[in-house]
Amino acid sequence: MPHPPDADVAIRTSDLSIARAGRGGPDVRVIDGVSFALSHGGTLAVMGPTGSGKSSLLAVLAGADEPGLGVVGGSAHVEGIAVRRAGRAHRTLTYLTGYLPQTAGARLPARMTVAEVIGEPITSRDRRVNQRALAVRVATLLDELMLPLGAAAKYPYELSAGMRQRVVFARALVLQPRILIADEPFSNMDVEVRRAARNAILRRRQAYGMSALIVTNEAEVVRELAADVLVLRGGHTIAYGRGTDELLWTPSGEADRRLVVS
Ligand SMILES: Nc1ncnc2c1ncn2[C@@H]1O[C@H](COP(=O)(O)OP(=O)(O)OP(=O)(O)O)[C@@H](O)[C@H]1O
Repeated sequence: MPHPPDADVAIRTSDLSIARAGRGGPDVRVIDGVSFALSHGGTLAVMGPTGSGKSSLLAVLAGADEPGLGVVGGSAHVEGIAVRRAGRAHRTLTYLTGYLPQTAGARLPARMTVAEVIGEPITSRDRRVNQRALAVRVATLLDELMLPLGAAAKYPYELSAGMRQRVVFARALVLQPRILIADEPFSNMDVEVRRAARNAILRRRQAYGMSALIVTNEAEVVRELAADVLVLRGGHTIAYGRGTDELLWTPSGEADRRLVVS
């Protein structure tokens, strides 16, 4: 699929502000004036303390349907699509991005098998899908993420937390996304599985230039993925740069160095 003409980068935000509808009160700005660019084939790690807006940023960029959450200022383009008024392009946006929301592994639908959960981004778009080809794709992902083939027929309650996390990871990759947007993708994974998941990202980066936007607070993940880093606090950018050692800090952000340098 060719890139839209204006998609010179995978993601570009410019002075982006995002608000959440307040519960009975005024709307709350959860992202405030954030600008960054993520290149094709690049990886950006979003770091910062709890409540700094990381998950809200990813949800909006992935085109997630979260009531009350939306862009209120600036702009954000994902593969050239403006997320603010995506309209018909919204479907394309969700097709181009593989989204792994925070705690998704704990919220799997109880009545769907693993194969159905992983394949759903495909089956929900095309009901006449080739079942055999889909089964092969699911099996390949299970293998890549070190899940037994027999897991395909299991239900979420039959899996450990680490296995469920691998299922949502596989689901985010099933459409071979241009951009992986993943909120703490390695949670509940042990060292070996984590390496497999990391390699799944690196392989796609190498093979077709997949980009990745990842929430993590682990310097090790940043190193492993050779990621650029954006550090948020209170919805503002407090540092931006390459790796965790070469970050440029805003004066007010200096005190938060210990959050990411380890
Ligand atoms: N579903 C929600 N309903 C209402 N407010 C929310 C909801 N989710 C997040 N918030 C609020 O939005 C702000 C930003 O939260 P967000 O989850 O984006 O931050 P975060 O950096 O991802 O935090 P964490 O690391 O704890 O996940 C916080 O003030 C939080 O309390």
